[in-house]
Amino acid sequence: MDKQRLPLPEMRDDKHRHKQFNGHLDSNRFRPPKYKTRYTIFDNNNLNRSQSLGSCSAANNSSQVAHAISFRSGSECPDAGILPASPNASTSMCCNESHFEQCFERLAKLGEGSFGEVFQVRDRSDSQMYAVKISKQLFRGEQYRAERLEEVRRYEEFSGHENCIRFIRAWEQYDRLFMQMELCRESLEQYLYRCRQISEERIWHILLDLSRGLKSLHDRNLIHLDIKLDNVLIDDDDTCKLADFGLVIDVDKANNHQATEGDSRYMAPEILQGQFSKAADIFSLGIAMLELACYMDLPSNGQLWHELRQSKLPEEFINTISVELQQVIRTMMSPDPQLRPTADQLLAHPRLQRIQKEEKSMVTLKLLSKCFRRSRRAVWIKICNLKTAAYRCLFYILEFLHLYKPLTASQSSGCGNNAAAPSSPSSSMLGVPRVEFQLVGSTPIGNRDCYVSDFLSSIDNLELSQQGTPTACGREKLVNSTPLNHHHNKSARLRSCSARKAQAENSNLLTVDASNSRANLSAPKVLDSSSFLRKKLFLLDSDEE
Ligand SMILES: Nc1ncnc2c1ncn2[C@@H]1O[C@H](COP(=O)(O)OP(=O)(O)OP(=O)(O)O)[C@@H](O)[C@H]1O
Ligand SMILES: [Mg+2]
Repeated sequence: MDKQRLPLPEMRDDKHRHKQFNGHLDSNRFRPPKYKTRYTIFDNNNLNRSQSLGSCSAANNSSQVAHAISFRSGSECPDAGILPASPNASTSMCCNESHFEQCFERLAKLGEGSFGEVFQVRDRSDSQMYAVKISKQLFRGEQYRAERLEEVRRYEEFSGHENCIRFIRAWEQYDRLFMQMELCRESLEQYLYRCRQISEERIWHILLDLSRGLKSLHDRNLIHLDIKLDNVLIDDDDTCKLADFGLVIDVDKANNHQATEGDSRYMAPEILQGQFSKAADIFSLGIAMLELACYMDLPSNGQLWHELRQSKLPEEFINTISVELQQVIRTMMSPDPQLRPTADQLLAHPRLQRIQKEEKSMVTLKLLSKCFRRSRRAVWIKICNLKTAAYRCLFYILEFLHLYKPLTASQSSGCGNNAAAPSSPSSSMLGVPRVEFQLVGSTPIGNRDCYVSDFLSSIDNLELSQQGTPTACGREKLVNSTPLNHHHNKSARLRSCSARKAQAENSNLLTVDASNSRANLSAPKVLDSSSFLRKKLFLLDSDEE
């Protein structure tokens, strides 16, 4: 879909804080494109229809249908113009639920401004929490509707910036605009009322966040015109984000009569003369910082209002903050817009530069520690492999010296096979005890301690024996002895288990009682493997990364 630009708002009939400037009606206004939805909603019982009396589109059936609103091109975002089907769409259609009610569970009201009410909601499809702003006034005409929809364009434009609110989607239904966005913890105003005293360090961080957000707007030649504590939101990471793009205008295209002033408490003095520039946003940010740093109640008119715009800042307030911060606020609030710093100049302030450097070094530190953890893990794995290789070598040497014989498949298949005594060459070496077990597996890779048993296919594989031990017949007497590859033999397992328990108190290392072996050839030899089994070989790094 082609990106279509709406004309800038000219007229505003909000009675509270927003005034209209030399309103001209543009006859060439066009409706923003409407998009297909996957389903139709027939009526709305939940929104106050009485307000729609006299509305331009009250009789318009298309307003009953939820339409996705997006100014993104199809290539940019293919499903921008499609509303997702709600999880219970089929049942909800017959219940006449609005798209909002079908898709979201309304949990709480987060706030209210001149244009909309904002609710905390849970998305029924993914159970995630979001904020949904619902316009208060019904669309009274094409122009009013176009003005409201312009906010969607701005949200879409700035959604990617980390200091601007993340926008999800918007739709219209029953002559109202619905905007789904990320849920923030609170507004900066709520934060100020909650904390009262905000540390200066935190104020500098907030100034940095907002200067970054403002820079992203000003770099596009857009001005916010409604910078105030209530329009700054704080997310769970304590990052401040610019919100409420309802009054944003394009400096290049807007004439003075097309702009609308924001909250008078934060308004730059030149706005009264109809001068709208980026410097007006800097003034608003400056006075917001004054309010934040000094916990000062800003006047919306009167003598103090004028004094604040003539560089006369009340001493009892301004003296409570450092000279460095005072200077920044004073320059931002200069009566002459030319003397105010730009967003870039603010970001170049030594204090903000220092914070940015600290942030960068923190990021580098995080990256380095991540790299370190990864390489440490790689080294551990290498060591594991080396240990495996070392054990293999050891067993090869033992085998070479006829001290160890690996089990063959037939030997390991069950105890019945063991009844037939193996006729290995070592059987001729009387008196030399042999350790028999199957060495299976290599480096265990997992986030846990590694034991010798990890190198073996099962615990039973480590059961030890002596060459020539009468296995089948002497099994009852054997403790931890020859060959016990009885994976399916429950009784054998139980035995070996109890045997290990019994040996837990015995020696610590793998020992073969060689001295006794000659004398007790017929008797079962006990080879303590318990401690060997339990001996921790190495500890793998538990870090997942
Ligand atoms: N995403 C959000 N997460 C949490 N709270 C929010 C969110 N969006 C808005 N709010 C709360 O709702 C209030 C009103 O929202 P918003 O400023 O967008 O409405 P508005 O009608 O455009 O206001 P204004 O009068 O400033 O034009 C905010 O001040 C804030 O407290
Ligand atoms: Mg607001």
